[in-house]
Amino acid sequence: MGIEFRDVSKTYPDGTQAVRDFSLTIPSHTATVFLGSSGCGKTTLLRMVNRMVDPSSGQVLIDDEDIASAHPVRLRRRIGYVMQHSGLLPHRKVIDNVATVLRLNGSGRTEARKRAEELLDVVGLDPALGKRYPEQLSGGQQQRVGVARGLAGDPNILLMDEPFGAVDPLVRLELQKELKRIQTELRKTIVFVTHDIDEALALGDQIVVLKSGGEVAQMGTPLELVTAPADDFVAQFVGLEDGRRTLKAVPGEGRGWVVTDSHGRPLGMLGDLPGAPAPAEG
Ligand SMILES: Nc1ncnc2c1ncn2[C@@H]1O[C@H](COP(=O)(O)OP(=O)(O)OP(=O)(O)O)[C@@H](O)[C@H]1O
Repeated sequence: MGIEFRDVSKTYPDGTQAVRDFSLTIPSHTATVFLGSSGCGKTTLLRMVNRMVDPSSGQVLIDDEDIASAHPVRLRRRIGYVMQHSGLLPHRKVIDNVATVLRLNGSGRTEARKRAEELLDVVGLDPALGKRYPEQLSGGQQQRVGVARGLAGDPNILLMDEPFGAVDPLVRLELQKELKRIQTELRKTIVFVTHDIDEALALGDQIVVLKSGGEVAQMGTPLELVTAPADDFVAQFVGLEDGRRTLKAVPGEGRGWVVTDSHGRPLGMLGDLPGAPAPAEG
């Protein structure tokens, strides 16, 4: 299932232009990250996909179909949505928070509970935690439940709006790893919003760097962003200019080089990238 933004703009009723002439294709089964500082239109773009926001002009298509004519509630049932603060219902047990989505999609009570337990396991939680209320879980655990709930309708598309923004850095790394693992297994089409460059590099197959007003500074793979930033703005954002980010190229298993960041995280393979620096070991 692919998503296409076709020349979309959004001006809110008070005159704020949040997005201007934005076009992008998101291939099925890949993860795209919208990266940028506060107020640059990331959330506005994300919410256009499930019609929580309708564009002022332009079109959003899912599988070549303009979603302007889709019923918003039915559309949202087949698109998972995970937010920064898990958005769990505080007065319902964890298991019921996940099972509710399944019930809404027509599952019987027993079946919904069983599947909800499986989903807790998928996101790395002990299903026994399902008996607790959300406030009895840590922030990181609550976010995992949020992801489980996002996956509950078995959506092809998963929208994630700074889902790990409110947890501490170590838990955040763990959640990113877990999401990577889930993505390898389930191969959803993920649209992920963050203002954290490391998170974007770790999770995105493609990254869209936005400036204010939804203007695109650069679109590309993590490797393209760090080896060939389009301009000073991107270079600064990526942290290349002030030495916050250093790159290493190590020989890959077959041909070519694997480029890693200073934490040793692989960013991609270097080979035929125009403008890429010559690989140098060490
Ligand atoms: N309902 C609204 N009415 C008016 N202006 C809005 C509304 N929602 C968002 N905006 C404005 O549109 C711009 C883009 O907002 P948006 O939430 O899409 O940005 P963002 O990049 O997701 O920011 P953040 O990282 O802070 O969440 C901002 O200037 C914001 O103030």
